[in-house]
Formats: sequence, C-alpha cells, structure tokens
Amino acid sequence: MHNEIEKVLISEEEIQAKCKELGAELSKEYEDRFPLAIGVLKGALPFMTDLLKRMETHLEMDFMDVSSYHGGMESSGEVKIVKDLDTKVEGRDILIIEDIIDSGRTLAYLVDLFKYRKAKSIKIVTLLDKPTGRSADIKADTVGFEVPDEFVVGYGLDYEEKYRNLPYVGVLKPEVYGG
Ligand SMILES: O=P(O)(O)OC[C@H]1O[C@H](OP(=O)(O)OP(=O)(O)O)[C@H](O)[C@@H]1O
Ligand code: HPA
Ligand SMILES: [Mg+2]
Repeated sequence: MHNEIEKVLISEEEIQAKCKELGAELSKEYEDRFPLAIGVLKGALPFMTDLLKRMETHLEMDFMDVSSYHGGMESSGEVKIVKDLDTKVEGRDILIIEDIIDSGRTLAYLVDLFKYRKAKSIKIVTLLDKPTGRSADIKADTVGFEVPDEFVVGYGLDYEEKYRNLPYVGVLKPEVYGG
C-alpha cells in the first residue's frame, strides 16, 4: 500500500501533534458544556478518535454517515444521508468533526440540517481544508492543515474505499488512478 503513495503531505507525527494542540483548544472552549461531538463517517473516524482522546471535558459522541463522492474523486453534488444520528440535536452545542472540507457541500448540508433541528450552537473542526475546491459558502471554525489542490488520501480519506488506514496524508501515484 505504501508504495502506491507518491508523496507524504502530512506525517503521522504532525497529525498527532495537531490533535494534541486542537484537543487542548477545544477543551477550553467546551469546558463545562457537554457538547455533542458528531463524526461524519466514514472519513472523519481516525481524526475523531485521536482528537477526542485529547479533549479533557465531558462530551457525548454520535455519528452521521453522509456520502456524496461514492468512492471516486468528484463530488456528485448531491449529499445523501446513509445513517442519521441517534441523539437529539435541539438545544445542544454541536461540534462537527470532519476529515476534509473540499467543495463544502457536505458541511453546508449538515450545518443547515442542525440549524433546522434547533442546535444551540454549531462549530466545525476539520483536519484538512482545501480552499481551492470550494463551491459552497462554508468555513471551519478550527482547521488542522490546509492542503493544495490535489486529491489526497490517508488517515480516513479514501480513493475507491482504500487508503483510509494510512497513518499519514499523502498523494497517490498517478498510475494508481490511471492518470
Ligand atoms: O467538502 P466536500 O466536497 O463535500 O467533501 C468533503 C467530504 O467528502 C468526503 O466524504 P465522502 O462523501 O467521500 O464519504 P466518506 O467520508 O465515507 O469517504 C470527506 O470525508 C468529507 O466528508
Ligand atoms: N480526497 C479524498 N476524499 C475527498 C477529497 C480528497 O481530496 N475531497 C473530498 N473528499
Ligand atoms: Mg470519500
């Protein structure tokens, strides 16, 4: 698997240090508030587990599975709920955890949904931000790293459902996707 990676953009050590830093920030922000931390499956799972272990406040976890890429490199433009939350959003401080904001469509959809469900507050933390990909007007409150205009994989991010289990974020060799 590792020999299919052309270059590592963000190393395992950099990611772990960032989780520690952001976890400390969020611990302060949510002190005494019992937020509902929502991981957006499947991509956010590695980041969610590492980040939340660094938060030193009580919190509740839930998951939502939405999909628009269907495993490929282009957003279909249509966000579909595959699995909804088990928890009520009304009156809660919501912390959405994402692996990447690219077009912004996934998060625009989720923020609208949680507003409609009467969340008390909504904040977004994303490991990666790809500002050049943006078509929806959405900004994260907390960003780990900015990435260039390239398709990235690893640490939750897939290409055709593979590479999510890489401990770093990188770019695939062009021959892997027939480029
Ligand atoms: O800003 P956007 O253009 O909406 O792209 C970002 C979203 O796309 C990916 O998820 P995907 O829909 O591929 O599902 P997955 O997490 O299961 O891979 C990624 O994990 C983000 O959730
Ligand atoms: N890589 C993997 N999945 C993605 C990306 C990306 O660059 N952008 C949106 N979903
Ligand atoms: Mg994906």
